[in-house]
Amino acid sequence: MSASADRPPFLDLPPLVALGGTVRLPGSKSISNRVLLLAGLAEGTTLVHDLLASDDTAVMLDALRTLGCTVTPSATPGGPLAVTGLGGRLAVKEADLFLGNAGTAMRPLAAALALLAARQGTTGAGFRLRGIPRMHERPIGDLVEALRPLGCQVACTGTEGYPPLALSGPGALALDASIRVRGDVSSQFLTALLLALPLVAEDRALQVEVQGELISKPYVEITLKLLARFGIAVEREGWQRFTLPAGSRYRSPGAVHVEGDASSASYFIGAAAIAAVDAPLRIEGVGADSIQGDIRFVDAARAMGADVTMEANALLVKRGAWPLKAVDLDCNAIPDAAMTLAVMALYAQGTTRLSNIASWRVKETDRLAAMRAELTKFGATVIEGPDFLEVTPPAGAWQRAALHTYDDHRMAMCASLAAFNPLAPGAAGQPAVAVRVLDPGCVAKTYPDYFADFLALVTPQAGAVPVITIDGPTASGKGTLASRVAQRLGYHHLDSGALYRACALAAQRAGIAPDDEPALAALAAALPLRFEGGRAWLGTPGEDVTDRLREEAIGQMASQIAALPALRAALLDWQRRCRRAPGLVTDGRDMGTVIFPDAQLKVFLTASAAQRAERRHRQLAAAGVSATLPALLADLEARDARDRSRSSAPLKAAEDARQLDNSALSIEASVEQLLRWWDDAQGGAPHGPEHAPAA
Ligand SMILES: O=C(O)C1=C[C@@H](OP(=O)(O)O)[C@@H](O)[C@H](O)C1
Ligand SMILES: C=C(OP(=O)(O)O)C(=O)O
Repeated sequence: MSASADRPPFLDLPPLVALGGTVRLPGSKSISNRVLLLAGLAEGTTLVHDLLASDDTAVMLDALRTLGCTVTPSATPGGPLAVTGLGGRLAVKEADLFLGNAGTAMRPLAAALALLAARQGTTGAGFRLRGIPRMHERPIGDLVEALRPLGCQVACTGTEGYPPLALSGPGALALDASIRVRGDVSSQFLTALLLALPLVAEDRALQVEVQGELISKPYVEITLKLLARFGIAVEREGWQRFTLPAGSRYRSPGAVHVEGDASSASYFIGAAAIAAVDAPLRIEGVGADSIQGDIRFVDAARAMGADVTMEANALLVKRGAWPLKAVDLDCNAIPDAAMTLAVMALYAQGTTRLSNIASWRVKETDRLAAMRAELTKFGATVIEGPDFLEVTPPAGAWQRAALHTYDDHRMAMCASLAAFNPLAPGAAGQPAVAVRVLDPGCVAKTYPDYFADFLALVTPQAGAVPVITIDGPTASGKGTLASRVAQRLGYHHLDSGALYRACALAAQRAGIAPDDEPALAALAAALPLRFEGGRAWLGTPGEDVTDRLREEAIGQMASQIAALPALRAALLDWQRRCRRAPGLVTDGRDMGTVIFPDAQLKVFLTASAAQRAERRHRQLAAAGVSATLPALLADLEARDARDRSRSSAPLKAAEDARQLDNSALSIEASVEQLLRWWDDAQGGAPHGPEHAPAA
């Protein structure tokens, strides 16, 4: 939702030159939240397959639970979620619902609860609907103005026309006249009414009339299709008049499959049009059978040059015409995916014009202003009109930039496409730039794993993936420092000590003696070890050996076998393969001297032996292991001597390493010092402060 302490402040994407493979899309946000609401209002249980797990669906699920729906996750991972609905009867008559920044939760829940409150009454303060501060700046007045004449008691408790809302009842509902709603600010107001009105249509037909030109029409089509799945056949005359037949009642279809998100597909389609130069990228989860309007983004991408083959439920995309072609497009029907075209325009010849997108101003941020401000940083010329955007790519080299994302998931996902700048036709022969994406975690609104999925497909420019090495003696705290720095930078972390300990464990299990150098080297070369989610997995499919690797006996054996040159040589390639985008932080004894001599930043971390012995003592005490300080100190000094004097890759600082003595430093202070050095190593932080300008 909004930037929080545990979200990394930025992600630096190295310059990228190609993309390929297969990506499986997460579920559609628009379908997920509609299905959840319909299931929550219907009678009986609906099994929802492939539901999107993200901030927007989390707030909807929380709201449904608070309202008394039973929500049961599947016992099998990846299985369907079971939602048992209210059957149109309020189970609680007051509730405080926090809806984040989810328009697809705020608007439909407001309509449904306003009608239920009028019919069945409320207690206390009734239903209170609120969100993050930006949600309170996103209009809802047109929906409120549609509900009040019906007899719904809707109060805007902050600013008139905006959330928070307070909904109360009972009150007599006047449903004979046509229900009027404006459609030119957001289609979600009409969607909200259509989703909610079956709650009160048992004995009469209800008519909804749209005032003004309806925008984002394909989203209303999603609404109608999902209502049909729940037994409600809305009749429509053009986009002006919608009729719910008398006796409309939600009937759960029993099970619903959520298709992949077509708006999320747009980033991969755009990236493939730019960088899938060898083979098509396969995008699974949406295709020709999609009910989402954003599938029409495919036509826009084709107009720009993308080569797209559609299957029923997948897309194959590769570079077609190159450079991309500038287009002049009315994007009213694809407001979300159209943002991707604005970034694709950086790879086109000429000026791209995207029009009829005034609604961009009232979404997660003012997207017209945000897109202009951010694309301009690269050197593009961007003209922002009241309801259009014109983008002309940079004429020569791109400028290094840190892109603000304004807590807008789509700004962050769009930013990733700028990392292909080495391919930009206008920048040929010019130095490529890394792209800093500020607050990348904001993608959690609809696609929490976006950057991991994107980075799994890309090929960085040769030598472009940065490495930070942290070498130092035992118990100097290099593992903790490396893992914190990796987390802050969103980089991978290679704990080479754990790699040696895993070799020791695997050797012990295979009955290989600690001095059998050839056997150990053979074992190490093909070691089936993975580091994932902060854990170490050995074997296939993989046993979590994280705790075993910390055992003292394994540590002793690791230190012994680590002196063997053949074993070290066998692990060299293994470690170098860990250098993957967006970057690597690695800790050990010879990371900067032997494994990554070209690392962009090398740190040699020390602390006095007495300090290190004390730290180890505290660690062991916390783990319930007794040890005496003098014995620990003697052991540390012996290990230091062995590490320094061994013939193969002895422990020593690389000549170009920065020395950090952390005897008197907190972990946080060490992390900050390292990050400052990291900024220096890159010629300073790009484009100023890390945080978005005040709104
Ligand atoms: O109904 C929906 O699921 C949506 C409708 C669109 O909003 P507007 O109708 O406000 O353009 C779209 O931008 C939003 O992401 C989802
Ligand atoms: C506008 C968007 O979201 P919301 O559903 O909150 O309106 C969006 O996802 O781009």
